Amino acid sequence: MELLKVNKIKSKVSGNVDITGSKSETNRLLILQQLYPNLQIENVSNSDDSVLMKKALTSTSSEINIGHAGTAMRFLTSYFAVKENSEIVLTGSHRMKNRPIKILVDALISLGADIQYLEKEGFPPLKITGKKLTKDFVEIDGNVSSQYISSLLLMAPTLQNGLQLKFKGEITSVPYIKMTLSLLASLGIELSWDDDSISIKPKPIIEHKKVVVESDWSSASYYYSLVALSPNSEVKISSYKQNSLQGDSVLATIYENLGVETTFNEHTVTLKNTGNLNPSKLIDLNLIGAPDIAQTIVVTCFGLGISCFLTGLHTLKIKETDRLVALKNEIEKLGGEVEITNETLALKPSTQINENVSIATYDDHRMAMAFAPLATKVSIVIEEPNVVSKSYPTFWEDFHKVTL
Ligand SMILES: O=C(O)C1=C[C@@H](OP(=O)(O)O)[C@@H](O)[C@H](O)C1
Ligand SMILES: C=C(OP(=O)(O)O)C(=O)O
Repeated sequence: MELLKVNKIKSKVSGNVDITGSKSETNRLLILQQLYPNLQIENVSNSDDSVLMKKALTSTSSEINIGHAGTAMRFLTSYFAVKENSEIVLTGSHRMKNRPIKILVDALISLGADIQYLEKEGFPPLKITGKKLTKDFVEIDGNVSSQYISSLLLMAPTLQNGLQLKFKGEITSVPYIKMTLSLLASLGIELSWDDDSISIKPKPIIEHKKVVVESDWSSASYYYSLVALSPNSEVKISSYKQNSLQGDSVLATIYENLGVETTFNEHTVTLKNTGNLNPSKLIDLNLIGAPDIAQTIVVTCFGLGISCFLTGLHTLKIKETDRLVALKNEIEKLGGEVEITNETLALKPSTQINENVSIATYDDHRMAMAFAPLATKVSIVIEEPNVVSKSYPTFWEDFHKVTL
């Protein structure tokens, strides 16, 4: 096993970091670029998930392995289902074969698609035979993953009659659906969202369009945590927009209560430790719209010795690992106390952090990156540190740049 010892940070945390493009925006735009070759994309993410997505879209092989990339698995399922004269097997890592996809496959089959399960019913790998789909209405459960909905929305304008999607139940991770719709709208695709249904009008071709991907806000979360845990620190990150398409930009508001001030200047964001900790406002933070920053927030609160109660976390169980269990295991090794249910996490305040604990990362990039900022308090060991490449390949270089 590879181990990375991260020594206790002695210097003041400061410096500038240029963060790669959002993997969520990139993976949507890569699909859209394949459907609309007039689309030009800049500041593309260098994450493994985006590299895998790009390779999959240009692959001539009959089997595509998308590793751990959830968005690639889900978005490509619809993409290949409507790609006429194609026949491929879409598979992934061991974990991917245990991440559910039935809701999306059922929706596509109800539209007329030809998709078969090759191993377990409801899970990858899938055999997809591309077909022209002529139906234009589908009902879908919105409570398990918004990626199923984004997947259908991305290919919807290429259907001859467009698509109307009706949701059953509560919708999870809504900002990601809004991101998909904003990107479609930016290409001139007509759409509407009324209560429980989204309609997308057909659009066979678009005018030439350049889209610059904003840097990744989920990746920015680790700098918010570092700054919150390090008195007098200041880090500048780029390139960001004040009106972001990414729901994780809510970090700026959340971390105000954790003593971090956010200032936008052109495309650079300055994160400054103000020393004004306001933990009382954190209790009952509902992260249903921003599940990927849950790990970061829990570790920041633990490092600050304060409690937190997070809700809206039901999707964490089906991500790269069961993130609720992973968080509980690792925080408890460090001496903290965590209680979890299927959708909530409660952290008790703690006065001490155990030193030199080896943090397991469970093939989950966010476990490695979320625990790294604890080095502001104690030396820590991160197991399999290279997992970070799933979303942020240069994480350790950038982390050392601002902490050495
Ligand atoms: O559409 C997207 O780009 C994503 C949606 C979210 O997933 P869920 O909708 O499954 O919560 C998020 O956790 C994931 O990292 C990226
Ligand atoms: C959940 C994540 O990704 P995905 O679902 O795309 O694998 C993530 O990046 O935290």
